[in-house]
Amino acid sequence: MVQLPQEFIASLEGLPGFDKEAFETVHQSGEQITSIRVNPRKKSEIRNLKSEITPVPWTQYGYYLSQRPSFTFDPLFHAGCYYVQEASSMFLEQALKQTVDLTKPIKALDMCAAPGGKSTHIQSLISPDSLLVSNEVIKARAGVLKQNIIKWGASNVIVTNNDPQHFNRLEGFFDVMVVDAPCSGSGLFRRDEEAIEEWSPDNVQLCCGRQRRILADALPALKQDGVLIYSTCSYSTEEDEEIMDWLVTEQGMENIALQVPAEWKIVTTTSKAGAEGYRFYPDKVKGEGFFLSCFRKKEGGERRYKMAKPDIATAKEKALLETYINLNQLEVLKQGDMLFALPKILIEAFLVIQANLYLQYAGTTLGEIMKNKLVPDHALAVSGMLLANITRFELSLEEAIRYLQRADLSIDPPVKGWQVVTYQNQVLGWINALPNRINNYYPKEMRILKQYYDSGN
Ligand SMILES: C[S@@+](CC[C@H](N)C(=O)[O-])C[C@H]1O[C@@H](n2cnc3c(N)ncnc32)[C@H](O)[C@@H]1O
Repeated sequence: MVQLPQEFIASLEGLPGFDKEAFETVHQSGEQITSIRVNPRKKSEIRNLKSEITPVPWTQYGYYLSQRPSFTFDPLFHAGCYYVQEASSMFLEQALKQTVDLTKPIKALDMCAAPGGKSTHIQSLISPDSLLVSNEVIKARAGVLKQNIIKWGASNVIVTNNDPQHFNRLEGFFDVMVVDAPCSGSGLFRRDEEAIEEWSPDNVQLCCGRQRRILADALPALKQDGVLIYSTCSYSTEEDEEIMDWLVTEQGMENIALQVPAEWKIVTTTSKAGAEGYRFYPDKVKGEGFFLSCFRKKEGGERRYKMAKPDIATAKEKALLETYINLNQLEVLKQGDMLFALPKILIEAFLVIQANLYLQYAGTTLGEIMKNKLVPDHALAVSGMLLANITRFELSLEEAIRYLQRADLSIDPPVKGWQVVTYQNQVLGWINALPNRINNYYPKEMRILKQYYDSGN
């Protein structure tokens, strides 16, 4: 075990809730906590994870597992039935539920979204007629984010790949904004020794400067009375309490306090300017280090936004789709040859995003029309929107893993043609059963690269 830097420990002395001895002991214990958050769109049996499960107190969707299974070789993980996420960060649910009316249609922005933990959680909490814009500035990370959003299977999310300053084109557009900022990462020391080696006071300074820049760039895009949720996985006051003070004294934000039951053992911290935030210490809560605080924007403008011209699918194209999904609530748009669906109610907001930001993904990709037939897309398969009359072929665990490795399959489905394969009734993706072979359409970029015997199974 790498020792915690003395300079780091000294910088935490005197902070609310900091107990040096308990903190050092828990970091030396080697204890690893595993938690997952289930996808309410895909009800599956998490009991099959062969672990004892106990609920995470601050979320309706989170569970601790008594041991860490091989997620790579669990087909339900790839089907998007759950997301493996650190428990403390699921506290975001309390922040959203206590500050926003989630029954109403809202426009939410997750500014620093990859790999998608908070975004998939936000999607589970907002109403189906609400929009989530899930943004990530680093292109490669935006690709991973896109894959996780596709797996989650909702059509009310748009993934963008923009620098926060590009959001100044969307003044007053969002009702809610989550800034889960890049930080010095001390909250992850217990599970990530590299983070310990990378920690330095200089890096804390660098991070707090970057956090202010991200927030200053992002805030104009928040509506008057809109809610900002700011979080880090750092214990440093420069990145937590001092940011709260800067938000209330220099950025026109008003702090919102949350109700937090004492038995959750989350520490309330109050900044010099009187703002409240919430600190998670691993010696107190069953989770890693985390910080979160909520604010309301006191004043702000709105403006007319540039909008893209919609490229709507033709009636003929829509007719071909209707054998796959019910289009009642959806509009079908085109990007090149690709067709994708978005809730009708979100089209206007989508056109604004399309005109102002770099789109990585929007709604649900349905597929491409070739020779008057739909070549269906993976996103459609895992969207949960497929009609019941689409043929489903249930796979065994071994076959499901071969499918997810994009290997050849030795199965003999009774029906030929395009169909989805399932594991425990959860859709994994498409196959096309030809008379003499099976074509496996699991996306190459998502395939499992490890050999099954590597897992110790
Ligand atoms: C703490 S992580 C986000 C984790 C994510 N919210 C989740 O729950 O899965 C911070 C993210 O901010 C991104 N980032 C780094 N520098 C940034 C910058 N200057 N502006 C905006 N985002 C940045 C990182 O690439 C990273 O994906």
